[in-house]
Amino acid sequence: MKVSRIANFLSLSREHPWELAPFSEPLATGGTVSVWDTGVVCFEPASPGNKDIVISCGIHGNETAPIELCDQLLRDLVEGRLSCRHRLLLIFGHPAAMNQGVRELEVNLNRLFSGAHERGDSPGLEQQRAARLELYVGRFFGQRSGAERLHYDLHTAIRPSKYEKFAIYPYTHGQPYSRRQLAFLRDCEVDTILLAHGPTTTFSYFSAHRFGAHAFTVELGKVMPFGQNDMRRFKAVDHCLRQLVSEADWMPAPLEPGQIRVFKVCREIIKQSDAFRFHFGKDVANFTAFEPGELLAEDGEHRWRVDAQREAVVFPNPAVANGQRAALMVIDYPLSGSELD
Ligand SMILES: O=C(O)CCC(=O)N[C@@H](CCC(=O)O)C(=O)O
Ligand SMILES: [Zn+2]
Repeated sequence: MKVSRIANFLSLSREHPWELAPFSEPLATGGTVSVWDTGVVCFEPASPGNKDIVISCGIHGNETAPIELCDQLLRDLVEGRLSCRHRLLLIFGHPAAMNQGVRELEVNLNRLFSGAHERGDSPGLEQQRAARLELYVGRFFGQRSGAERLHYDLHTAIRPSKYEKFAIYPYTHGQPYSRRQLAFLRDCEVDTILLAHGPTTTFSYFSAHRFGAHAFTVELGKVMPFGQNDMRRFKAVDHCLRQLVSEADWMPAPLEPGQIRVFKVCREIIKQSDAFRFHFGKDVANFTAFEPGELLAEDGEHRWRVDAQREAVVFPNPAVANGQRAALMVIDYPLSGSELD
């Protein structure tokens, strides 16, 4: 059997972290697999099913478990151990940050989408990468209409989480939430959902808002160095993504009440200055709850206190740049049937 050049695509992308000349190969199971750029590879089956699927990982270079999961998925697809039944765009987001084992080089790539990469006078390498990833997602979804558009942007979190696997559901501008997608995430053992409360500049919001995709930021566990992940913890999501990609009409069993817990983002704490600090320990886990009136953070004259309802903190990070999100605060939010479709 002809050896695939694309099987080692992750290594090839890390050797060429900013640019890679396109090339294609036939798919062992029929169709073509094409490298579009470093970290961007498109699977076009001979007779594609009705889903256009984007799976992205490594938007933050130190979030290695999803990168290792997608690397093996890629190898099994190009070497014929797994069939590709739908169009699939696989993205390894930030090879340069992977090479340094860091979240970002100069700016957070996941705050540069929906055109945010054009702000400021001189676009750096990460801004250029965000612009290209936008272009590739647009090219991929733009090649046909009528297919079901999906984008799972796979991450891991800096801190431990009270709920290990959770997903951010990008703001839907009043559109209903998808029962089937929540059921899919449940099958992935992603049993906690955060409903965003407004537009953001994240990759998943870009795909959702610009292309109407069912798109999610999926937090699968804890940040670990390459090779130190316990991949058994990712078996469910790996199995579900493989079923999704390789079966024509796979769908999860219906969502039942009580199978997922839902929070709604009630506010973002935006760091204003270097004086910013939290009023809780640096090891506080995601989803730690605070009672009404508790002081959360201060920044010069500014104080953030919990309002009338218990709030939980997610993604607390005092090291973000000034003007960036230092934490999300969320409240319990029992989704009603009328908000689901
Ligand atoms: O653990 C952390 O502090 C951040 C983990 C991470 O990268 N989360 C994403 C969430 C994106 C979203 O809100 O949809 C991020 O911060 O980019
Ligand atoms: Zn991340």
